[in-house]
Amino acid sequence: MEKQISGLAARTAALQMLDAVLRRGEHLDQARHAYIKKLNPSDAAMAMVIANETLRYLIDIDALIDSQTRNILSEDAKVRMVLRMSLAQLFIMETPPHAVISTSLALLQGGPRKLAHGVIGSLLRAEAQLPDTPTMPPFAALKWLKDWGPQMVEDSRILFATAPSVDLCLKDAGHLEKMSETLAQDLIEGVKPISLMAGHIRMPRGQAVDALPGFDEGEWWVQDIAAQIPARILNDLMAQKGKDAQSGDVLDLCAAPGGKTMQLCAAKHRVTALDVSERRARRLQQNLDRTAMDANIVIHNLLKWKGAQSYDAILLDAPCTASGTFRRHPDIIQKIDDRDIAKLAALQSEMFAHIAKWVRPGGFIIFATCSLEREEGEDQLQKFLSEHGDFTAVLPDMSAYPIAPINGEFIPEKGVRVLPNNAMEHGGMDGFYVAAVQKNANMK
Ligand SMILES: C[S@@+](CC[C@H](N)C(=O)[O-])C[C@H]1O[C@@H](n2cnc3c(N)ncnc32)[C@H](O)[C@@H]1O
Repeated sequence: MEKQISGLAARTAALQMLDAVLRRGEHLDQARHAYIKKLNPSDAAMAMVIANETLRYLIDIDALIDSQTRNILSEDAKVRMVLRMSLAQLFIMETPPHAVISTSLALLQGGPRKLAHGVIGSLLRAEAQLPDTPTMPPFAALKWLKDWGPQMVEDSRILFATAPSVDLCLKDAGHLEKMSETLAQDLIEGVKPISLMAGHIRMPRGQAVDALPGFDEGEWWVQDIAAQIPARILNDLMAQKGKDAQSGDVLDLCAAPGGKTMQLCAAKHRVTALDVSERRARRLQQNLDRTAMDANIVIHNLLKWKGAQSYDAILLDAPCTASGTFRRHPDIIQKIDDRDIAKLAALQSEMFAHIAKWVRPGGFIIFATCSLEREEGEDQLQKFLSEHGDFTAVLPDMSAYPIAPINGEFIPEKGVRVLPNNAMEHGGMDGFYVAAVQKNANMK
């Protein structure tokens, strides 16, 4: 009988994903593989929107639920999970109430349907609303307030209300003008793509990416502008070093699904791309195939890999909390805590130190994380420099990058801190941290 209720498959998958994230502590990105793979594309997309919007407004949704129940429902009770997603559909996605109520009650078969129906009904009668911008989870909000100040937290809250725009990275930066014009033809009149950096195009939100011109031809790939910065720093440092270094032996570590690998290949380096995950490495290969570029792909744990030679430059895009991607992954900052940060920071230090021996004298290591936590950024560079007297912090000319330095100027020993409210007037960007070090030329 349940199968006959339209839209139930998407809601069932959304509930399973929320349960995996909020009760079992999994990442939505991982949970999604298990629960949406059997759905048709439109149900899969709907399940993802419900899960993401529920997580984005979780604190405000819980406050509405708690305002209607005599006893506070337990955090991981099924009825709370179902109510959470019901309110996201009603008050954010503006799904018609009958569709929300019928599917929600079906999910609660044999459970407290009357309670759920009562809560939804009384919130609808009271014309309840969610705030325009979601309340930030307290752990992240307090930590960011201390590290980056009130403006960053306020702007992050505004950015948190919506999914980010789609950024493209062009294979050939020289095609920027022509590609922008071609892409503009597909948009409604008056809406234009913008470019904030060489080779970068930002599309208006809500574009179906693989239908855009140039996708099949491999002219571009999707990559947040902040995520384009690390490989661009590597390419700029190599280019500044001189003609011979413009194309070098480059090792891309933690490379899949390959956004940065493609930037390095497009700059004509000889690239070895390593990742521990076979599944993600397959996506890297598909991305290279689509863009008609080539890299030597290695599937290995970098800490155990014996195949390293010596390289002109290494890019380490280390595993991290990914708190800088909070807009596209709203589950991350609902769950992040000091223990996660410390565990990943320890792994990053181990990786950064482990690869130092693989760089040629005069060569570079670029260390990057998509995290807003100092432990995974500034502190990593300090630790590396204090333990490696044979390396010096460096940066290329940063004047053409769309980011403002934190204290008025870029200082190599501090690295590059990318805050989400850079280019705020154009919709902001992911949070990131990038540092570059160079092995002293007379060192072996
Ligand atoms: C932030 S993602 C990389 C994104 C990628 N650089 C890009 O631009 O598309 C981190 C990657 O690190 C990989 N990884 C985690 N631990 C690793 C290890 N010990 N050795 C190699 N790769 C690892 C993960 O499989 C994951 O693909």
